[in-house]
Amino acid sequence: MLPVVVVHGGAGHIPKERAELSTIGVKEATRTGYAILQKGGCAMDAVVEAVALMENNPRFNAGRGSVLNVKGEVEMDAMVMDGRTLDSGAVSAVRRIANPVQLARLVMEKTKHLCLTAEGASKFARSMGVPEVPEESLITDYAKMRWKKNLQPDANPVECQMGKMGTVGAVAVDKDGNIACATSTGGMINKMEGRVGDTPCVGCGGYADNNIGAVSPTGHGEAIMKVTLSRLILFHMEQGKTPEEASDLALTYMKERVDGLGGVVVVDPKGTWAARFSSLQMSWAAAQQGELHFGLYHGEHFVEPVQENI
Ligand SMILES: NC(=O)C[C@H](N)C(=O)O
Repeated sequence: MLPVVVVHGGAGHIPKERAELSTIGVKEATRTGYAILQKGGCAMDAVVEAVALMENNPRFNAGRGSVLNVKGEVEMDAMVMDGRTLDSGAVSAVRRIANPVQLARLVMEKTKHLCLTAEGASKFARSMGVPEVPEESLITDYAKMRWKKNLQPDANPVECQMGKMGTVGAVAVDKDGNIACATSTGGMINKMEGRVGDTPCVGCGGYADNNIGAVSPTGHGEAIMKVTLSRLILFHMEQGKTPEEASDLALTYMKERVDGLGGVVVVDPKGTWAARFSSLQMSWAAAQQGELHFGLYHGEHFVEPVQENI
């Protein structure tokens, strides 16, 4: 069953014209993560590379393609967690960085803190030699169009966001049984300046523990934070639930208790995995035992061989 990698490209209602490209993007990221695992690479390398690839893909709400805050600017959140040690690293409200997930990993590896924010995160990036990119290079025409639309007096940014998400994330177990997760996002459409969502918060926007499993979620960040969605799923798994049962229990709870929609990718130490969502759609893909699994709508589950010549 090992190794395995599972990736999501955001929960929501993905417009038809973007759906296929979103599926192509998650499949590509999954193949990349799986190739690393097959060569004996560690789970952390696999999830970071898979997520970085989706940050570079303008189809997703992370890195280039991020949604804009109310001022029309890009502020991004990202986190990683290492299931061996429970070490974690995150950045929040960071600007002008192409790959926040790689910066989050540096926070984990090079500082004694778990999260750096805003200007402090940018200063740390500079000190690590991470190049600053022009803000314009992260902004797509699509993001600008949605920002403008949501400035209208009758707009409902949360509902619009629930309609079209695109946060990215990955979980993996390597051949040694080490588990990791990574999540990255531009956040919620037209959010207030300085808003920090679930993504960089341990237990909300991700969790990884070699003894239990790992989760990377997507969805309405404030709802995810209220129920600490990632840790809640692992709590249910500690009580004996499968990744699928635990995900469904926690997503149902989030919907009923705080009216929040979302989705998750989950693994356990044996390599059992799940991709579950309460939103209309979530683009997801998983690679295990030479097979690539993927889907977008509820009940959809396609399987094809993983092509390793990437
Ligand atoms: N698209 C998303 O998943 C949004 C993210 N969870 C946030 O609230 O920042």
